[in-house]
Amino acid sequence: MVANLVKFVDSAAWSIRAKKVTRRLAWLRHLETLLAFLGGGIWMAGYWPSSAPRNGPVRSWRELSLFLADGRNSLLLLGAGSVLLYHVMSFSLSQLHAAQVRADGLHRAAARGDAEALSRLVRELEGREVVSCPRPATSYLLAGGINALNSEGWAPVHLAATAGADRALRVLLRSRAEVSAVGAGRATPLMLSAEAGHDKTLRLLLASGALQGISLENSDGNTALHLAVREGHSECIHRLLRARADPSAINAQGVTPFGITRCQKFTESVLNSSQLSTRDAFFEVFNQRSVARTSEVEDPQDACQPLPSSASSRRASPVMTPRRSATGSPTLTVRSCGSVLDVPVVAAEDSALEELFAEATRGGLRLSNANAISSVVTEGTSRSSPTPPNELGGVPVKITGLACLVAVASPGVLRRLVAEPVGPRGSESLQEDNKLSYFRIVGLVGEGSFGSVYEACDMRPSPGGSQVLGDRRCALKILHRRQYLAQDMLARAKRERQVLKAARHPFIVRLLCAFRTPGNEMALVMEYCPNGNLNDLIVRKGRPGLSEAITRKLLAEVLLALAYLHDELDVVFGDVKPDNIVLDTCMHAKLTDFGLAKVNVSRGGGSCGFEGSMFFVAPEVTPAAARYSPAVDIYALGLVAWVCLTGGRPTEVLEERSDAIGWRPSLLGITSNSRFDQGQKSGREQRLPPVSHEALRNWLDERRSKAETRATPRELSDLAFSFVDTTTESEPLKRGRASDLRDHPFFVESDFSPRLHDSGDWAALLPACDWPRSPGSVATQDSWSWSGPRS
Ligand SMILES: Nc1ncnc2c1ncn2[C@@H]1O[C@H](COP(=O)(O)OP(=O)(O)OP(=O)(O)O)[C@@H](O)[C@H]1O
Repeated sequence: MVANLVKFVDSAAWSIRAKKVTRRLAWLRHLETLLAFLGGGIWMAGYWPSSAPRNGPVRSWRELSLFLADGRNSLLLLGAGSVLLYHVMSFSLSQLHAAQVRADGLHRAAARGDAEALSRLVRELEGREVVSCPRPATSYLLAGGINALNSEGWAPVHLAATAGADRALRVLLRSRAEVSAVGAGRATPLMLSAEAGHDKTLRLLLASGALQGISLENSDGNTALHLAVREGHSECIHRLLRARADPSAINAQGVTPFGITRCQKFTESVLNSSQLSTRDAFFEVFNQRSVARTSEVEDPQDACQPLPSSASSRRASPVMTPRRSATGSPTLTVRSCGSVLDVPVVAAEDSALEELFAEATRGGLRLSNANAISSVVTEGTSRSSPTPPNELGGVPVKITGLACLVAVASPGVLRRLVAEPVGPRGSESLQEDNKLSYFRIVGLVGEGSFGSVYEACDMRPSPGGSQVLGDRRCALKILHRRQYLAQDMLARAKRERQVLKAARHPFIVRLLCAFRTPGNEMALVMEYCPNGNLNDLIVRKGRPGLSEAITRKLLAEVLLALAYLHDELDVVFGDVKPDNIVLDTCMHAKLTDFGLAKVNVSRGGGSCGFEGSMFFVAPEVTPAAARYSPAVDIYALGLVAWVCLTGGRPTEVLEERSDAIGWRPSLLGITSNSRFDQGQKSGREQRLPPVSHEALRNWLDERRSKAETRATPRELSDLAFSFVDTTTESEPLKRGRASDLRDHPFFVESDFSPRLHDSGDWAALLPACDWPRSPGSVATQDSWSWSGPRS
C-alpha cells in the first residue's frame, strides 16, 4: 500500500525524486505480491479457518467480523486488495502519464530530465516516422522531430545538457539527436553543460561526438572552455583541456579563457575593496556605461572617456610601451584615457595585470588604472605590442593571464594564486615567492595520479641580471597537494625532486628547478620532451608494434639510464613503463617520473610493499615483499620491450585477471596509470599476484612451442624473444644487471652496442637527427630504421 501511495505521488508530481523513492520501495511491492501468493497458497491448501462461514456468503456483521478476526483472512484480503489496487492504479496512471508526456512534449521532458517520458516520446516519434501517418495525439506535440527548437531556441538536447540530466541525454543521443546542435545564441550542449558545471554530462557529450565541436563559438565568441572558466568549474576545465580545447581561443572581446579568469579575480578584489569610489569606477568600466554620472570619481578627465566595448575599445585601446627603466629593468608603460601607468615587467607576460591587480587589492586603484586594466582585460591577446619584442629581452609583451591556468586547472584552486598560502611550509630550500609567474603555461601535456605536467615557457631572468633568457620550453609538473597530502605522498614528492636533482644523464629528464606555488603545491621544472611518451607512440603505431630497430634503440637508451641509476646513484627507478619514457626532439628516450624511486638501495634503503604500475610490476613485488632490488626495473623493461614489439597484445588471461581486480586495460592493454601502493591496497589486491606476469609467461611459452614447430610468429625475432625472455624471468637474479644487459645479443648482434662513458660519447654515437619533430608525424614512420655503429 505504501509503495502504491508513493507511486501515486510520484506520478502526480512528476518528480524525479519521487521516482527514485518509488524505485527504492519497489521491494515493498514485491513483498506484497509474495504475501498475496502465500495467502492464495494457504487458501488452496485447504487451511480454511474454522470460524468462517463455510456455506454461502457472509450475511451479518457478526459473521464478517468473525471472518476478519482470523489474521489469515485479513492478510489474504489485504494482499489481494493491494495487488489489485496496484494494477488498477498503474494502468490508470500510465494512461495519465502518457497523456501528460504528450502534453509536455520532448522539450519539457528533457528539461525535467525524465528519461522514461523521453523514451516513450521517442518511441512514438519513431513509430510516426515509420508509418508516416501522424497520430493526432502526438503529431502536434512532436512536430519538428528530435532536434526541433522550441520557441526559445532550444532543442531537447540543450535542455537536458543544461539540467545535467545524463539519462535523458543518453536517450536523446541514442535516438540520433544532434550532439552539437546549435541553439539560441549559437550555444551548443557542450557549452551549456560546461557553463552549468555538469562534469559527467560534459564527459558524456565528449564521448558521443561533441569533441569535433569543442572549438565552436557562441554568438559572443566564447568557447565551452571560456564558459567553464568564467563560471569557475574546475572539473569541467580539466576535462575540456584534456580533450584538447584550445586555451588560447579568443572571444569577441579578444579575451582568452584565462583572460576571463583574470577579469574575475580582478572583479572579486574590487568587490572586496574598501574604497567606494574604486568599486563604483570599476563597475562603471565593466558595465560599459558612462562614468560621467558618477560623482565620486577621482579623475574628471577620465570620467568622460567612452568605456571599452568590444569594438570601440579596440580602437581606443591603451598604448602599452615596453621600455627600460633607469635601473635597467623592463617596464611596461600603459597609457590610457589620459593617464600613464608604469608597470615593471618581472618576466611573465601577465605581470602587468598582476601589478594592477595588486594595486586594486590594496584599495588604491585609481580610475585611470581601472580604465587601463579594463581595456587590457578586454583586449586580451588580440592587441600586439607596439614595439618590437626584443626591447624586452626577446619577450613579446602580451597580456593573457595564462599563468592562472595552473591555478584554475588544479581542482577548485582559483583563489590560490592570490590567497595566502595554507598548510605547513616545507623547511627545505624550495622557493617561497611566486616563482610560478616566471612560467607561461602553453598547454597541458599529461596527467598522472599525482600531478599534471604542463608545457611552459621558462621566462626566468638570467642569473646575473634582469635580462630574460628568452622563450625556453620546459615541462612544469605540479604535484597536486590534495593528492600527496591525502596519500601521505609528501615524502614521495621530495624524493622525486631529490633523485631528479642528483641525476645527470642524457637519458633522464633534467630538473631545471623546483619550487612551491603560492597554493603550496610542489612544482618541478624539467627539460621538455615534445614528442610525447612511448605509450603514445605505441598506441599511434598500433599492432604489431614498433620495428625492432626502433625498439632496440629506445630500449638501449633506457637501459643506459637504468645502469646509471643502479650503479652510480644506487637508485631503483621503480616505475618503468611506456608512460614514463618520454621522447625528446630527436626522439631519444628519457626517463621521467621518479615518484616511486628508491634511494640507497644497496644499503637497505627504500621501501617494500606493493608499489608500481599494475601492468609492469615484477612478480616479486607483492604486499608481503621484503625490500626489492634493481631487478624490478629490468623486469619492467622486458615488459616494455614486449609491449613495444607486439603493440601490447592483450591475452584472455590478462583480461580475466584485470576484471577480477577491477583494472581495465585500454584497447592495447598498456595505458593504465593505476598504481597500487601500500596506502591503497585492499584485501583482494593483496591476494593476487601481479596481473601481467602469468599472461606474459604463457605467451612466451606459447611462442616458444610455436617456434619449435617452425610456426614462428613474425612479431619477435629470436634475439628480441631472448631479451624479453631473460629480462622477465621470475627469478630476479636470472634477469641480469642493467650494465650486463648492454652486452645482450639483442644489442650486440645487430651492429649496435649501447655504451656510454660520458654523456658526450653517446651523442657522438647517434646518427644525424632525422627523427620526426612532431608527434603528428610519427604515425607514418613505418620506414624507420636505425643502426648505430659499434662502440
Ligand atoms: N619532461 C617531460 N616532457 C614532456 N612530457 C612529460 C615530461 N614529464 C612528464 N611528461 C608527460 O606527463 C605525463 C605524466 O607525468 P608523470 O608520469 O611524471 O606524472 P605522475 O602523476 O607522476 O604519473 P603517474 O600516475 O605515472 O605516477 C607522462 O606520461 C608524460 O607523458
